[in-house]
Amino acid sequence: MEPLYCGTSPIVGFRFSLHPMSGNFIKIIKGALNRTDTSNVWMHTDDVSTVIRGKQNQVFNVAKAIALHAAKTGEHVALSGTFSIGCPGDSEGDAYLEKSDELPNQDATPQYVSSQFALYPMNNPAYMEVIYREIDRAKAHGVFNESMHYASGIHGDIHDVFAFYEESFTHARSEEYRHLVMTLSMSINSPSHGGNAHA
Ligand SMILES: Cc1ncc(C[n+]2csc(CCO)c2C)c(N)n1
Repeated sequence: MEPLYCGTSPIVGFRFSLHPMSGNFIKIIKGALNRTDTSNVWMHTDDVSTVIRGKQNQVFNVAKAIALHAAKTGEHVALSGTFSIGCPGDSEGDAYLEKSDELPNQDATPQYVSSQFALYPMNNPAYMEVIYREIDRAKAHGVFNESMHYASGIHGDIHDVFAFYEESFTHARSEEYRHLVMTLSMSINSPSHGGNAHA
């Protein structure tokens, strides 16, 4: 029998949930999903989460736009999810790999976000070197907040933070080790940020 290798599909997936700290949560979740142009990704929403799949640049464009739409309600919103690349899995989204590189969501409104991420370079024996290199990258981007157990704190303007995440997701994998998982937990408009857009 053929062994089951991971790592042939260039499709990126992001499975995430929005958790608005508001009685208006249904409108905030549905509004953020509906106001975002998702025509360049495969998307499916269920009672727990939403998954988007497609080209890396399109997936990150949609992820940031959804977070920004939720943020613009002014409510305190949490977003948590998992990015993955390199496992063939199902091929439902594969058609979206032929989409252009034009990014449909271009809202540049500034928005402070605080987040934590963790990289899991699957099967890479040098995974700790990869992680330390990406922490250095966060420092160079000016978005590093703090070290902590099991994750690293990343904060700043949403556009800088997502630009870092996409770059890190690109560099934490290689031709040899193509399967990468990255977890993300983000807090937006938190009272802990003191009403200061750049706490
Ligand atoms: C991004 C995202 N997708 C789905 C859910 C699950 N969910 C919880 S309430 C609700 C609206 C009413 O059906 C939905 C879809 C979520 N929380 N965040």
